Amino acid sequence: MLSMQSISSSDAWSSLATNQEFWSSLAQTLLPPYVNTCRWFAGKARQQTGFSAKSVHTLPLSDGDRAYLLILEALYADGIPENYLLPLSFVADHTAHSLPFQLADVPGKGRVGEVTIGGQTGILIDAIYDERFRQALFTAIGQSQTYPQPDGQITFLRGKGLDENEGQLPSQVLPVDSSNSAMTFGDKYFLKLYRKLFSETNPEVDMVAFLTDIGNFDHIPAFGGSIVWQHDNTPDITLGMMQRMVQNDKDSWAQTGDYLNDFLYAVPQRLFAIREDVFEKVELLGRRTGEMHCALYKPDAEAAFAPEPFTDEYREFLIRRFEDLLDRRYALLIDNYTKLDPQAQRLAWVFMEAKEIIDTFIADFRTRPFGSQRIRIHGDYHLGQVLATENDFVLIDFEGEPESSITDRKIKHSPLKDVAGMIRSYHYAVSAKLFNSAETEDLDPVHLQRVSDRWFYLIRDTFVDAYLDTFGTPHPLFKNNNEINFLLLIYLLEKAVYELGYEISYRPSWVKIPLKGIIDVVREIEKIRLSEGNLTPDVPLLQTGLLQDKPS
Ligand SMILES: Nc1ncnc2c1ncn2[C@@H]1O[C@H](COP(=O)(O)OP(=O)(O)O)[C@@H](O)[C@H]1O
Ligand SMILES: O=P(O)(O)O[C@H]1O[C@H](CO)[C@@H](O[C@H]2O[C@H](CO)[C@@H](O)[C@H](O)[C@H]2O)[C@H](O)[C@H]1O
Repeated sequence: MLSMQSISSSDAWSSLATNQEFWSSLAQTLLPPYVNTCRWFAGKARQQTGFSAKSVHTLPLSDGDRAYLLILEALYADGIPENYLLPLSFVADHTAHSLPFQLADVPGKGRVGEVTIGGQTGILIDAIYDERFRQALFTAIGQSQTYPQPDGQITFLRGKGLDENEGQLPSQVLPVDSSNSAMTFGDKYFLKLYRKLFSETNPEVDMVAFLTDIGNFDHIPAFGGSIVWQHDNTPDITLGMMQRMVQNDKDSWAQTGDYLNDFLYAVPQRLFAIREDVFEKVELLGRRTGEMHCALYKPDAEAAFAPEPFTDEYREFLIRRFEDLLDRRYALLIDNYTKLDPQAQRLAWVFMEAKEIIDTFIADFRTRPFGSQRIRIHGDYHLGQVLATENDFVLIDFEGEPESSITDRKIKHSPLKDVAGMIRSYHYAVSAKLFNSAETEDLDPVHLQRVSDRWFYLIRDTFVDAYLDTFGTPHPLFKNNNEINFLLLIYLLEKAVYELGYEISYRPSWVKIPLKGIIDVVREIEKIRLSEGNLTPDVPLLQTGLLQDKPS
């Protein structure tokens, strides 16, 4: 929605770069209401105390005009400020007709506000909707351009995935609303502009470059180039990354949903059928996942990627983070308890009653010996991060865990954390399908749960077996089966507890899915305690009885 406020400057658009007054007035008037409507702005729920223009970079356009890359700082009552990238173009009313795009095609979410600049009225738009800006990015990457700026330089790096002598290609903005902005060039290249900026290289660029150049891993889109803000004595800040575009029908979440449709239709007839080609696909994804981790396991790699043991420091990091996550989730669950349906409420009770079992399990991680190694991993691995091509898979989105700081996203973990991410995703897929479909609504929930569990365990085991088979045994990443089982449980639990927050915030009717995942893991933890003779009397057993009776 266009803001009703309007600002003006007597300077021409071309000489605004250093006009502090203009940028700070923009940051205080038009931008606060505008960014609060943007999907990519993550600070909506926080108490905002103001915005300021931290930096303004100039990008020349081919027709002599220019766009500005504004780095906007968002300030909050608590917590550290955040920086966002907002590229801006000015479309003067009298020149709008001569531009290579139609102003009418710029969606409401791309219209920042009306301005009068250098005596000309017009509109400020998010430059991603300006074809000239997109072409400027693409050309600059192709030519490995560097544009000096008052505070450093904007550098475009060309990657191996960009064809030699690539000409101009028609571009468009992808309509998906996400935390970044994506544009495509002639169905050949996919360029992602990062919105929330971190004070160092985005892990996605590091990961893609390592997997391509050192790991020789083919199942990611080839690296086409990146856009970086370099300034003295500070780490480079990544503004964007380009990769080859992958021709795909759908992602693996949608593909798995299709397979589950066949399965779902059979359930009411009391048939249990999983097609052989479904197992083949799951096996293939297990293998590709294993190959990705093999490519990331390079004992001679530079420090940022070299494998590391389970140090005390890592254990403390994981425990601290997990405990903090649990505290936040328990609080969120209590605040939202009355909004949950009765089944979710019962599951929530069991989870809350399991606090001591979970605490003891996490504490055990502090002292348990581990011989397995840690490496850089994908970090946010689920079925939606895998594009399904005709006969294979391509893995995308290596930005890491959405809720973590940039430093934490670069921490090395056991690769079983990614495996746990995918296992959770299969659990989501079958749960979402079987429990939310008209075909199954009249079926006995106990029977449905049994069928769902059976599908999940078969698929999970197929995935994990194919994954582990990719590594020869013994392999330094996996000391033995006990460690594999323990680590999988800790990462599965952490992921499901994380998901609980996501579902409460975005899909309350799905809260049951991670809660069920948490309880399943706690059951497994009890089995380990039993088998290791660790059932200490002061830690109660899992209160599954609560699942039958409504708590009073
Ligand atoms: N190289 C690519 N080729 C084709 N489509 C892609 C490519 N990379 C991403 N996509 C599509 O764009 C969507 C968003 O990409 P992703 O990297 O997940 O961005 P975000 O971090 O903003 O979620 C993906 O779900 C996928 O559909
Ligand atoms: O946007 P991201 O991909 O970084 O991740 C967030 O959104 C995901 C949903 O799109 C969410 O994933 C959860 O739901 C998926 C099904 O929609 C499921 O496959 C995943 O296993 C489950 O974690 C993710 O948690 C959230 O961070």
